[in-house]
Amino acid sequence: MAEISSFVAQLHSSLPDLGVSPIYSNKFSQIFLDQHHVDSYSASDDEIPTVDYSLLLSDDSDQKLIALEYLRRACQEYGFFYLVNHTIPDKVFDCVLNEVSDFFDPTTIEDRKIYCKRGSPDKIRWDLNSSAEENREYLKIVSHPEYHVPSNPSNLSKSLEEYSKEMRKIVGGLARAVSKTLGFEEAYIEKAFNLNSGFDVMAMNLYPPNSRSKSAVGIPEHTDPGFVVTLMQDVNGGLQILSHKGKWINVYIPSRGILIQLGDHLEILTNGKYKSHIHRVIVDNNKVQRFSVVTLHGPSLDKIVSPGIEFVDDENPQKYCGKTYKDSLEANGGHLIDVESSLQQLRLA
Ligand SMILES: O=C(O)CCC(=O)C(=O)O
Ligand SMILES: [Fe+2]
Repeated sequence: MAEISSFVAQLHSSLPDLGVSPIYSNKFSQIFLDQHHVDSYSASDDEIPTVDYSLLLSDDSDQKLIALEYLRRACQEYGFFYLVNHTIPDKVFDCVLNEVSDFFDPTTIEDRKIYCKRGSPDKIRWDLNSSAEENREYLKIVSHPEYHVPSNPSNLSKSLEEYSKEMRKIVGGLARAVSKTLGFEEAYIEKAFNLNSGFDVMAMNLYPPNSRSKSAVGIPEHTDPGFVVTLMQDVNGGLQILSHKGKWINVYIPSRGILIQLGDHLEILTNGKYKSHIHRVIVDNNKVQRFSVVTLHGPSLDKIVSPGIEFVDDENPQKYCGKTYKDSLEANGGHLIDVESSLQQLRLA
């Protein structure tokens, strides 16, 4: 145990290295940065922590302790990290990549337009934005508690359903691990968000190469609601996250890895201890097309989320008001499937 404490202490003292083992370096980047991209959207290649999921589940209690401490620091000091050695089979990962790529076939764009509704009960929504504010085609589906997907093509439906089930297992594992990093019983987050009935929205985002976009912006700056956001992609390039030090960092996800970003509602629950971070997609520097599959894993719609009493005291007064997840998603007049952030409105002065 003494050995572990000293290891954890060592880990603690080596803050700048929290990043990662060198094998996850930027060699995975498949997008070629344009030397001439507009400076205002430039970002640094600072490393982002890599969390090994298998170690969080390790039977070796010492190893698990170290992994949890690493996760705690990744949550508190970054708020986003890469997840590797997770349990999604390669086959499931690769099928999603193939099916999503086929779905976005430019010759079938007319077929996709049938999902271009804008009603409040939309469970599937397609859109194409090509403007100064946003350059992306997307398909959004509500994937939990009920699973909705276009019936056509049928392979896409099957692959995404499997992927969604596998990803929910990982998010359950993360909820248990994150609860422990906060010093609570494993079920703390599951109960606080009622994740078993959690409202999940999956977005397939396609970004054109810069030559075909109307501006440098793929998606403008935002944070996402929910517990965590999971993201997989075909190629690296364009996604940038604003660190707590106010520095934009380029995201380079290791091959078959997943990017995890903490959501607004974890920030609310922890009264600001674990924060959601602003991110954006810049297409200005990508010379090739890119797509991502992003899932916002939320609390159940009827769950009121407010700061846990354990996070509030004289030194840390309550920073957010409580609201049901449904009301917080609709606070800006948006529809549930828009999964818009309302963190600003929920902040107490
Ligand atoms: O596609 C990406 O890289 C990010 C997408 C995103 O931030 C979102 O869908 O909320
Ligand atoms: Fe996002």
